Amino acid sequence: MRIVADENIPLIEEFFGDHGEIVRLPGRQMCREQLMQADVLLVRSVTRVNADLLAGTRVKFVGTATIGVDHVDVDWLREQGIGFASAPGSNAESVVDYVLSGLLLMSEQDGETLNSRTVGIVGAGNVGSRLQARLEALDMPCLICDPPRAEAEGREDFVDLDTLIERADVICLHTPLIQSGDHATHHLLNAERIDALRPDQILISAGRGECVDTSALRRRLETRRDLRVILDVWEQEPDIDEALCRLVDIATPHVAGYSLDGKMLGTDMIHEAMSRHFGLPARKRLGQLKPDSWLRRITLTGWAPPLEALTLCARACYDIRRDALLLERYRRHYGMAEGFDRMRKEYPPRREFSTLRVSLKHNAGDLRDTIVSAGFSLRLAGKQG
Ligand SMILES: NC(=O)c1ccc[n+]([C@@H]2O[C@H](COP(=O)([O-])OP(=O)(O)OC[C@H]3O[C@@H](n4cnc5c(N)ncnc54)[C@H](O)[C@@H]3O)[C@@H](O)[C@H]2O)c1
Ligand SMILES: O=C(O)[C@H](O)[C@H](O)COP(=O)(O)O
Repeated sequence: MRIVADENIPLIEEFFGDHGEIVRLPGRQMCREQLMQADVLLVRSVTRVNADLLAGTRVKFVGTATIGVDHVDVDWLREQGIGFASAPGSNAESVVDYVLSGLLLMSEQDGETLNSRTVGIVGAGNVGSRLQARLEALDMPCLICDPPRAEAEGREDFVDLDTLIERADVICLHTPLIQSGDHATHHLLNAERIDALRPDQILISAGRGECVDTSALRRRLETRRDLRVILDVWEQEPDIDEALCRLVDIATPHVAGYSLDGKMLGTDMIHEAMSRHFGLPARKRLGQLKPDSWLRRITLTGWAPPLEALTLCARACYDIRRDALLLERYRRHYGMAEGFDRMRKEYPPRREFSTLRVSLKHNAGDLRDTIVSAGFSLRLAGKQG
């Protein structure tokens, strides 16, 4: 079996090496000629998988080690009888860590507590629902906008987007890119809605860049720099709008889901799906292959204000400012487009909050509750947490 894989998928040899020959290629440059002898194609979001890429090849299974599937013509694959699997939820926790890191930064800059802000979540799927759970556990009130779910589940507690924009202090976008239909998300945040954003509102976009009208957001920030914006996803990646990149508070190159844990789980999930598709035994276990985190425990020897303790532990695990500074360095060195892709390819190891065990000497209820609510593992003095 010949397996062609995006070079940015981790643990490819470990999971797929027993099944055949592996050819690793840069995802954005993959072309049909490279796939003529391939049986399996494993991609990430930067490879457009459609008839142009696969017609005439003998590819029988496609896996995308990502949550989003807007880069795949799923209907065409089905019509051709080609197996397909994505990795739903694989890096959802990683995105939640990213958003929480951003919210902690904004709270520190404003001298505000976390729960002084209402967070509006647009798209309450694997990412958005986990984000809601974690934020509500931290006593942050959430508004949810997810019309497909509202209709399917009869959710009276969900709100429409314009109500959310009116009432929320923070707007988090976690919708997939849907080009058409009743709930299309292309430019969901259009010029009208961007102009309706209130001064001091915070916009965090970590779904797909095309869900936000780039030109309208750039114009808003050029004329009224009164919004706080954290952008992880952009239109026309990797050749993103540099003017907008300079105008936002935090600019990162589509790495909210780039924890090692999330990426490795994605590989595990598509390996499981490919094995099932071909009736092969899936003997590999991620637990055996996942490296230990180099920061496995923090011990708080005394009581600390919960928000301070949370910020310290979060930053030890992942500081969103690191990625913003890195992107600027890569941009200066390689230019925007190449710098964007190189940083993603060379992304420094980042582990999810759940891999960090926080030891507490004092079983202070509020501190303990905050640490657990934020997603860290807990160990109480003298007990296994
Ligand atoms: N920045 C990153 O690194 C990163 C990481 C993971 C996922 N993503 C993106 O985030 C998206 C969401 O991830 P997920 O795992 O939650 O996907 P999901 O499919 O589990 O959830 C998406 C949710 O959006 C809802 N939705 C669809 N149309 C909507 C609309 N018009 N308005 C509001 N909600 C709408 C759906 O009903 C669903 O509940 C993915 O499709 C992917 O594109 C980005
Ligand atoms: O859809 C996803 O899983 C995320 O957007 C993920 O971060 C995509 O990463 P990429 O495939 O572009 O490396």
